Amino acid sequence: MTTSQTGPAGTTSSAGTAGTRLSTGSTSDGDVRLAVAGPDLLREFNAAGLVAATDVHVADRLGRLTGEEDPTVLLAVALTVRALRGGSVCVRLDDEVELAALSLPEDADRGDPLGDGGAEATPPPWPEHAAWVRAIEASPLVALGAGGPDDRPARWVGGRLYLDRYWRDELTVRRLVDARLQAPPLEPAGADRLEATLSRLFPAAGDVRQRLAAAHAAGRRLTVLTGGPGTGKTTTVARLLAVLQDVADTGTQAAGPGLRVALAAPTGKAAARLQEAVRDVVGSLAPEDRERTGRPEATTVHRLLGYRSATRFRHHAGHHLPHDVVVVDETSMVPLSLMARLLEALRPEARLVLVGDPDQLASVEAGAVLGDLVARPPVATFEASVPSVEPVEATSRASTGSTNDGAERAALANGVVRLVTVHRQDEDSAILPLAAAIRDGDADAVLDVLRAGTGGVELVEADTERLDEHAVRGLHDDAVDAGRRLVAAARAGDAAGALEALSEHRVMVAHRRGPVGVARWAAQVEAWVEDAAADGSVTPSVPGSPWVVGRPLLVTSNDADVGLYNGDTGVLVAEGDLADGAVVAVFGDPRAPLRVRTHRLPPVETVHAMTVHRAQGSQFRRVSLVLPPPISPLLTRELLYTAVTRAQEFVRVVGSADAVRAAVAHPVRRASGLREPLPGGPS
Ligand SMILES: Nc1ncnc2c1ncn2[C@@H]1O[C@H](COP(=O)(O)OP(=O)(O)OP(=O)(O)O)[C@@H](O)[C@H]1O
Repeated sequence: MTTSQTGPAGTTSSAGTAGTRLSTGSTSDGDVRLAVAGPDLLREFNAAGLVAATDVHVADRLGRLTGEEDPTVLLAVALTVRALRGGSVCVRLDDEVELAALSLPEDADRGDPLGDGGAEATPPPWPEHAAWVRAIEASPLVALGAGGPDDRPARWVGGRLYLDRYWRDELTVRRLVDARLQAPPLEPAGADRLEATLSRLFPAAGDVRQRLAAAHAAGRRLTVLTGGPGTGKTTTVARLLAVLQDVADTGTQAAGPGLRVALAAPTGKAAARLQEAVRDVVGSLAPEDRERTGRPEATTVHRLLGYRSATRFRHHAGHHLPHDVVVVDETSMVPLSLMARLLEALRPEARLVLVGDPDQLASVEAGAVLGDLVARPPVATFEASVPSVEPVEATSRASTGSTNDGAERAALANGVVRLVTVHRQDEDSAILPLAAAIRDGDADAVLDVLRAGTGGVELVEADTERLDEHAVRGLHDDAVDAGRRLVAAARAGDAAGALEALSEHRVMVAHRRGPVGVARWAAQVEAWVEDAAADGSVTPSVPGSPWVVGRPLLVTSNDADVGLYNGDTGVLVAEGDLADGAVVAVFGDPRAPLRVRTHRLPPVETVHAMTVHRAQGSQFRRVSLVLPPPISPLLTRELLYTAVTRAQEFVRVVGSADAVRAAVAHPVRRASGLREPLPGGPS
């Protein structure tokens, strides 16, 4: 088939010319970024940086397996693989904005670290749209529509191309979420008892949306509780559990919780925070509520499901979790595939409460499930059913002034309750107003708050690729103070103190590599800390050993046997007398640290600096965010919002005003089908 004459860069180069090898400026023969096999069209898009060699390889292999030779179909498959890396579940070939985004060379973080100086080849034009769609629809590689055959590696549904595995995960999430929303209301104790319990646990007028969330969770199998920092999500979870325990008529007289409750979060750190915060709130309740609610334990979602390998869990559709209530915090970080596994593993009658802030960065892996669930248009049949739960009706009326409030009812039909009132009592802090201005996309307001430099925020306006000593002084001092404290506690064998020191200050960046990447900043902070501890305190007792007392660790893969998961952070501390050289790694809750011998550790990195993605789910007393230049594709609104909301007391943003503006101006777009109705009607 032919290609059109206007393309990704408005170019007129011909596509598919035999064997053309494009000059790429910086690349050379043997460059691993260049595909060595595959159709010419794909290799040209590869040389232009629009698809990676691995994408071409996958498309080429699937083409061979299914007998598909049309290069435009294989290009669409390669783009789908690329899109997954960017977090999209599928590609929309009819979406101008998405095609424009795919026209840019991929994420400078991966293919071409900033500053590499390489100029990519000019990309060929996109295939002509109608012919492209015809070729996809006729392809033996592609199943057509939701009802198409199950044995093809890709699927074309409603103008979107998926790798079939992701399509199936999306369908699973859609089906199981819809089934929970459509299911008849659960009937706990009588309405009077529920009303009384709600009034006892949410007594104040300002609690009304929190009460609505609890009432909803009492009657429904899915509640999505959202809100920004300090809006009382965790407080609501704890009180909601007390309500559920109270109204659950177990028919037993046994003391303690009647319902089996699981608390979970995507990372160990987030799980530890959740457990601590929920227990604190439960501890402040009346004695009967405290006793009924017990001391809920939190774990990672992986551990809850019984992780065995990336695709295998102990609990699944054929072996459900035993719990009556499952609460997941930091749901914005849960990728599509994990959400599908979680939903499959739940008993249909169990209540699921998803908690999170949809304005934060989405998961590292593909999907933006929380954002999609919140933004889905309501399904009319669900909306009609909302008032049938009387306490929800009453509370909803009180919260909105009207049961006909369209937006509120539409959200409730999807199980969504959004908390909007900030309850945190730090009126002098500028961090929450800063976060709100970022979320609202108001770059002028963001810069005003940052430049005012009061209330625990600071802007160091500088070119972050060429920082001088003056620009980094504050960051240096914070890093060294925290590093000194960390090393001192680690040397003293004080696991709790060392884990607490780990949360004192964190340098955050957007990129993994390049002049403003993690690798450079981790090395820089490490050198500063070593200089500061020049008495040799951070020298390994065994020369050349990586097990240096005071070394902060980031786990980079899952190890269920040891109980450590990708993203967990810890620190190496001395065991016994420092001179003996015995070292142990400690992780998790400072009050009950997990101790792991170094020979049992899964792969770890030193974590003096981390990407904002990695920092999600954690909080630090002080944060220094080093922004990349404004052209960075990773500079997004969600990145800035997530970084700023990691700080409890102080956030320093190092970067240019243009970089701040670029971040605020670019909300992330992730393609998925979850927000759209299923073509051909509900599943
Ligand atoms: N209805 C309420 N009335 C008064 N204070 C409240 C209410 N709800 C929560 N708070 C207080 O507001 C603060 C923040 O609450 P909480 O930690 O539950 O919020 P959050 O949304 O989970 O915050 P984050 O996401 O930042 O952890 C706490 O000090 C809590 O005691």
